[in-house]
Amino acid sequence: MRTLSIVPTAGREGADIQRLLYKGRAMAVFTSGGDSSGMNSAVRSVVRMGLYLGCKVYFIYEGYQGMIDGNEYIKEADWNAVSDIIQRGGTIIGSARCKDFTDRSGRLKACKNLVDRDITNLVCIGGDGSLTGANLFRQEWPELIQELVNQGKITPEKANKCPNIQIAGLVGSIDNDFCGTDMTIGTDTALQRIMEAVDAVVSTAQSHQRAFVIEVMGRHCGYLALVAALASEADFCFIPEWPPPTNWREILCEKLAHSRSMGQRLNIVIVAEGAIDREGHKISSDMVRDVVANNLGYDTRTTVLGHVQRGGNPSAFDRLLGCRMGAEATIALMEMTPESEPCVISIDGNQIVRVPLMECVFRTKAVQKAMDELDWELAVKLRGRSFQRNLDTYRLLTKLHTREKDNLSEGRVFNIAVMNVGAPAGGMNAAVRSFVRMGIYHRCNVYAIQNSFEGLAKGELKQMNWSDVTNWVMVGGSYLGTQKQLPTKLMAKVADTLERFQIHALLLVGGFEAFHSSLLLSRARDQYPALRIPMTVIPCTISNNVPGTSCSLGSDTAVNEICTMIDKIKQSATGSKRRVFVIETMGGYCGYLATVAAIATGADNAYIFEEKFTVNDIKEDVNIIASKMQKGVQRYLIVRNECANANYTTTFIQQLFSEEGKGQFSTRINVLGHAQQGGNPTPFDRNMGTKLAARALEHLIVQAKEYCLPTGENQAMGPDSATLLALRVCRNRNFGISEDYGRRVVFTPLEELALETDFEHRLPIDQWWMKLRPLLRILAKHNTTYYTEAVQMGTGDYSGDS
Ligand SMILES: Nc1ncnc2c1ncn2[C@@H]1O[C@H](COP(=O)(O)OP(=O)(O)OP(=O)(O)O)[C@@H](O)[C@H]1O
Ligand SMILES: O=P(O)(O)OC[C@H]1O[C@](O)(CO)[C@@H](O)[C@@H]1O
Ligand SMILES: [Mg+2]
Repeated sequence: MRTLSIVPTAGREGADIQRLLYKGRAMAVFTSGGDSSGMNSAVRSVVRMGLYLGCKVYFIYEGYQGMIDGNEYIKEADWNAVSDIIQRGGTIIGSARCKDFTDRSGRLKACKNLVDRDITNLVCIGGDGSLTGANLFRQEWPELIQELVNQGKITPEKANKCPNIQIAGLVGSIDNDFCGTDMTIGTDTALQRIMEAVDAVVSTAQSHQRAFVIEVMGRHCGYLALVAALASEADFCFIPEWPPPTNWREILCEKLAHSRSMGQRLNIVIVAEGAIDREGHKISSDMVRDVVANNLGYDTRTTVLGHVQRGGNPSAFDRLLGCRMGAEATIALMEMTPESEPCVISIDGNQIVRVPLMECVFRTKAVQKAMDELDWELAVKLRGRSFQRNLDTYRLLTKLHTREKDNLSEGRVFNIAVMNVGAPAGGMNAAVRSFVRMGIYHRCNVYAIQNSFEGLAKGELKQMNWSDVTNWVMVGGSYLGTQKQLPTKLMAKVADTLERFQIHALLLVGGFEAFHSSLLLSRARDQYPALRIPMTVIPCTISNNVPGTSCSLGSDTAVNEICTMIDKIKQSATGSKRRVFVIETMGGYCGYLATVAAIATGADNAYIFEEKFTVNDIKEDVNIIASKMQKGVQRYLIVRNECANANYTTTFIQQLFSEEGKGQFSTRINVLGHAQQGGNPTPFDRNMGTKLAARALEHLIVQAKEYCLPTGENQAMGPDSATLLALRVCRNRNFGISEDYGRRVVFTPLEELALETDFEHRLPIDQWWMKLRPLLRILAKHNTTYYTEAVQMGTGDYSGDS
């Protein structure tokens, strides 16, 4: 495999892109292949960024077929043509698989239709097939033009005007089978659909003590099946990249019977539609059902989820991904020269990057080749680190027995404890479950601390068994009980309990208070020897206001809850006409939820603490509202973070709008409240909780071996033994981007993070998502300057690490 090769483009990141910078150019956007949720968001973003830059933007309807048929299938788009589509599934411009485009004669017709409209820039939103077709089209373009001149179908002048075609691709596919991007548009939504269905099946399976075999899509890729299995505590999972051994029937039955013997009333088996055995023979869901029913005698049913997985409203992540990728695809096109290779706009961790299209296609094909050659190690490796990590975690969590050689505790028995601190958030239970099971796997005594520090001070610890945490992953809130209280006044009692139970390591899963309290614990080590144990924090709060992470556990669930509520408010606003809604979100002083939810719902503005706003900004909104209402859009949504400004409160804004908008529009308030903390966790939060806790457990055991002596003396005093574990974007500050660039799961010493924290407002000093603010304004038609996100990269192995 190639080594990491990242080529930063000088001056790209942070460079400003002025309005009307590319006035007069023509571009088109189309969707092709299987549709996926989030394509509409991408189309909207491409159109609006194109218009912002001064381009003429065309829709091409029905994929390549529309390009070939021309006429009414290629139509100019205006701003309002993409209004109110961001929350809708599918693609409003239609998608298709087109046989004609695979023939040169079809591509010649397509070329003529584009040249007639001076279109020399294309954004292709589709899967690997669509992007391969686009690349071929670009390579052939000069010959196609020459042929059209020779046939007298276009003039030489016209040919001179359109010597080349530029292509930028966005990968829209639920399968997540494309090498070169961590996620494709639509995958996260498909996972949400799958989890909704699996959660529903679990409740009926539980009632009847049944086994269910659930078949999920993904073509030849096992990503959806693997992640769904992790997020649903499935007993077994069949994926094409890592087929089971030839005696899979016995292994499967032993596993299911073991789960039942541990008190489980049901079994879930996830089968990828492309599942195969080690010889490459298909394993179907019906085959699996028959094996279970015939050998174990369980009442077993098969559920094939089918196209439900591709439908429905896009998740917040896919909407945001569509917005970010669409905007950057347009800019990438405008910046290309005739020599530029077509690129794909990808996401690497939190960063949007440009990667060479054909290298991605080449690597994607290499995975299939590895599978065809039954080289499973290579297939998994080529899928990337994130896939590998998912697979490793899944295999560990579902292992039947600990093999002595895998036991990290190396003959010792550590007492380890876990607690929740702060407000409840999605993923807390998943993290605790994973920690408990991994701890038991490594022969530890695992204690769950009830009710945060109050419980710890009182000695409310429960030793956990494997089955105590069954079915915890899919449930929101906190089973352990969670409070915001800091340990300051309880320190002596806390130390006393830790000593009494001889705790060797501690995991805190929670929000800013979890971070702050472990910092306080570590700083009290001089005074209390019982605190000289390794401790780690997993940031878990809907607010995403903990330093040291780009994305705290629970924030994805909250953003999705908020989007669902705003979608409904938006619908009401659209129906009421001339209505403005001011929607208040949680987040403390952190404007993450307000900003991200505003972008993902197509809201018009987001008022946040981090970006100061004055009464003039609010009045500017009044003017924009009035002008929008005159031009046909009859609603306006403003999202306001709860602590955005002490004086410009949500009520103040409503009153100001009511006065200034008299006779033009009416204004209403919606305070979303605690619903934002609730709901079933998203697959992302379930899995992140599971994986982070597994990693934390390994780390704590390694440190316990070093710092907790068999004599009973604990010696963890340094900053390396009080850390926060999280997803983080790593950057080299001097150069802007470096070899170690990308998303990483890292442990950062709390003392280091304390230097990056505004304790008064409970915020990290530097917040990556602030760079999304200009995009919010452009897509809502405010006057602003856009700062491009993308950096150019090679196609090394840069996939994420979680
Ligand atoms: N090698 C190729 N040459 C020309 N056109 C192609 C080629 N491969 C695919 N296409 C065009 O792209 C269309 C979509 O391709 P395909 O059916 O493989 O879906 P996809 O884009 O890979 O999306 P998904 O797999 O997510 O459904 C094809 O119907 C065809 O028109
Ligand atoms: O919608 P169709 O043409 O039946 O295709 C189904 C296939 O498309 C996908 O949904 C997306 O590629 C696959 O997961 C599935 O195998
Ligand atoms: Mg494909």
